[in-house]
Amino acid sequence: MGNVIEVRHLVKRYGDVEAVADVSLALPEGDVLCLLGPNGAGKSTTVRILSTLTRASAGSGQIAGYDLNRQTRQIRQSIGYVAQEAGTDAYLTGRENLLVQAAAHRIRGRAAQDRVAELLELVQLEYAADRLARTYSGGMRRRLEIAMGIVHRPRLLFLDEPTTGLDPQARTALWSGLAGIAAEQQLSILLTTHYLEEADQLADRIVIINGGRVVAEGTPAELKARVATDSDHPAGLDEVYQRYAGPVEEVLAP
Ligand SMILES: Nc1ncnc2c1ncn2[C@@H]1O[C@H](COP(=O)(O)OP(=O)(O)OP(=O)(O)O)[C@@H](O)[C@H]1O
Repeated sequence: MGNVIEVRHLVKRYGDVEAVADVSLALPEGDVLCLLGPNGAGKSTTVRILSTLTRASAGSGQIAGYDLNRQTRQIRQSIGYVAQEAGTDAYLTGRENLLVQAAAHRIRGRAAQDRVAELLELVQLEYAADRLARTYSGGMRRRLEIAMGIVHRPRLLFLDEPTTGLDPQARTALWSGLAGIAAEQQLSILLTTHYLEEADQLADRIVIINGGRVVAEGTPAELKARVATDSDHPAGLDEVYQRYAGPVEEVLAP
């Protein structure tokens, strides 16, 4: 299996601001990669470049086997993207939201009905499928947004801070849900988060970004072993974060 993301030396400048200074990363097919880093580190900008929402000022690579700089249309068909402020229509039901999304991907009729039913089951919203989205809790809305992001069966899903704003219980439920969705749909996932516990639970690989640069990269176990001072006592992810990205107070406590 190859890498579903492989990018080198990405840079993004906005005038004098270098939002991304040097980011290289790889995501093996089927894995979950967590991007960690303080506010303003360049996480969202990196995700926006990888998902073709914005063009890199420099750098190159492949997403789902397509050239990042030249094959944006093919990349868009192969990925899903759930933004921080993703949009569900509050005045449509969960099912209707999904059907609208299916139509946007030219999935119609029976195929759309079937796919939507499958997704409602996958994100455990069957019981609320025909209620208006405005009656959903934060966690339910997040699950609906994730389902909307994968209507077209992408190989790769980007999630920008999927659990920000959720209460701890809803957050934990979403973590186990996401792991199941990734396995069942054969999805690779790249997500940004401020929660170290989220990265610890979900990530096969962690990339820490600070000041627009990758400052540490590895599996959670590798990173913990790297900062451990005593080989009998592996470090926690908070110590890893502190070493590479600064005070943990900047990331949200679980
Ligand atoms: N469109 C833009 N124009 C100018 N500067 C921008 C723009 N987008 C991002 N930046 C700047 O680039 C830097 C990186 O921003 P980015 O949103 O990628 O960080 P982040 O790591 O996602 O932060 P957060 O955790 O707060 O979401 C910040 O200094 C930000 O102000």
